[in-house]
Amino acid sequence: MEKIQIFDTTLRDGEQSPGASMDVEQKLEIALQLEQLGVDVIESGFPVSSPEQFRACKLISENVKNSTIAALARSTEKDIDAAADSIGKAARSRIHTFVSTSPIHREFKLKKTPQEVIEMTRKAVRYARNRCAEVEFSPEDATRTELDFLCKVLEVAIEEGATILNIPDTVGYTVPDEYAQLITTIRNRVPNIDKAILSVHCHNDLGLAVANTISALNAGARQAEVTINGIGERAGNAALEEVVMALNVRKDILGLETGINTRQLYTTSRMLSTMIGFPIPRNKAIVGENAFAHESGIHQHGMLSHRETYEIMTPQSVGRDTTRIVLGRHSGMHGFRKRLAELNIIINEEELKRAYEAFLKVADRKKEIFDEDLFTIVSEQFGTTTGSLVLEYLQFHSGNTSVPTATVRIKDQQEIYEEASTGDGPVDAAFRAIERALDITATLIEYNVQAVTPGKQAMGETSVIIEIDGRRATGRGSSTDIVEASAKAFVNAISRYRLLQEVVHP
Ligand SMILES: CC(=O)SCCNC(=O)CCNC(=O)[C@H](O)C(C)(C)COP(=O)(O)OP(=O)(O)OC[C@H]1O[C@@H](n2cnc3c(N)ncnc32)[C@H](O)[C@@H]1OP(=O)(O)O
Ligand SMILES: CC(C)C(=O)C(=O)O
Repeated sequence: MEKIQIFDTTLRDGEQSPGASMDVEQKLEIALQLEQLGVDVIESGFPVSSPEQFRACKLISENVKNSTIAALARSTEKDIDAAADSIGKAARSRIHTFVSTSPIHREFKLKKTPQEVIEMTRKAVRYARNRCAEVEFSPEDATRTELDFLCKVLEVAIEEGATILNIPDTVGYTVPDEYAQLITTIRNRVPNIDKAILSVHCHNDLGLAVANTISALNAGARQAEVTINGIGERAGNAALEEVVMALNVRKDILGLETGINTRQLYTTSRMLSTMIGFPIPRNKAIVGENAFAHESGIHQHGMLSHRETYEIMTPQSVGRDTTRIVLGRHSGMHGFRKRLAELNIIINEEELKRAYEAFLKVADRKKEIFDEDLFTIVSEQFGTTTGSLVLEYLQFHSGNTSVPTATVRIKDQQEIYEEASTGDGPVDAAFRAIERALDITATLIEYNVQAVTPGKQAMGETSVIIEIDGRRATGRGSSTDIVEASAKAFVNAISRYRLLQEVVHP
């Protein structure tokens, strides 16, 4: 196995995605998580660009101990000084400097001749090398650069002391075979290439960033520049979690490994997604909601017979709980039977067939069938009573000089239950009134309230766990009024308890 260095640029290229900006403390939090993940190099930012960027790079350098800290710089002394000054305190630091090399960038962006670009490269790498022991150089837009010229620029960068040469596919233009060929050619043509490590940095404009990265690593590149969740300019960069798991799962043919603790992948992905407010698509590889979920009957049957029929890695290997067998309109009898058994709903084969038919009717109308739906389906078929409870009416009164009081009206398919009670506060009064109305005593085991929408009119969501006669049930309720949300959650939990009583064997 040969080792691939993982260079994470979430905090630099990733942060360049519109909407992904993080403040200094957030960047530090991500950097510390990247260190936990086992990333070899953390590109902490582009320090010349603002005082806050500079501060973030500095703070990260002072706090991260086990990863090299890199900072980006154009080929100017001012940028290189900012990079060197910001990361100087890191245990291991690296200046990453770059110059555009492609004709279109040279002519229209830099307005420089090829010879001038070579001189910019020479001076920048030399200057950076005087300020930092480790220098990485990137010829920006390498994949649209004339091959001879590209090789010349790389040769000069190595002469001046760059030990990591990055070959960026800046605009996501290349395809896997072409990119592998480019890496092979550079390895064969640049005379001093043995003094440097080749790195790859792929953008996803054609959805090929991960494929191109793997192809280049297979051709001899030994550093991959990647971001968590694939965030980055435009369509993003190659996703760290996808590259790492591709190398891991296919080590049989690639013979490459990384130092990443793959069990930290999911946590890292969720942390970033929540922090910057970029939701992860359900079908995203490795970390998406559906990556280890199976709804179709044939797949569920296969999975229940042998996990590897439809999964090439375990959810645990990337830090997730378990495979999910999701019930929906595509599910078959095997998956349905298994879920009922897991819920302790024991019915005979004849009843199972009837329940499955009822399930399919609901599944045709509903995207996903939750456990609660299963209880309802089965209890409607074989239960004896009542259906779900609904809180129809809630009135409460409280204040700092009066005794909190609540009145409730609850109904099921057969009856209406009404009662009133006092309590230690409005929520307690509502819970006691509900218990009285339903003639039940429930112990409140857990009670959580959270705002699910922002602002003064926020929707509050309440969840409770109650215990009745040694059996627990959960309930949820939401409303702009927190007492109402709580009462709904309590009624919902009692309702689930009643369904459980009807269909679950002790
Ligand atoms: C491919 C990449 O991802 S490269 C990284 C891109 N990231 C960013 O740009 C984010 C941070 N950038 C910034 O904060 C700002 O753009 C700064 C501070 C770097 C520069 O800001 P400004 O001085 O106002 O210049 P502006 O961004 O408008 O234009 C870029 C300038 O850099 C020059 N430039 C671009 N790349 C390089 C380079 N590698 N070396 C030297 N100069 C360069 C351009 O020619 C242009 O020069 P000009 O001002 O003389 O015309
Ligand atoms: C600075 C370089 C590596 C870059 O981000 C790119 O070319 O995409």
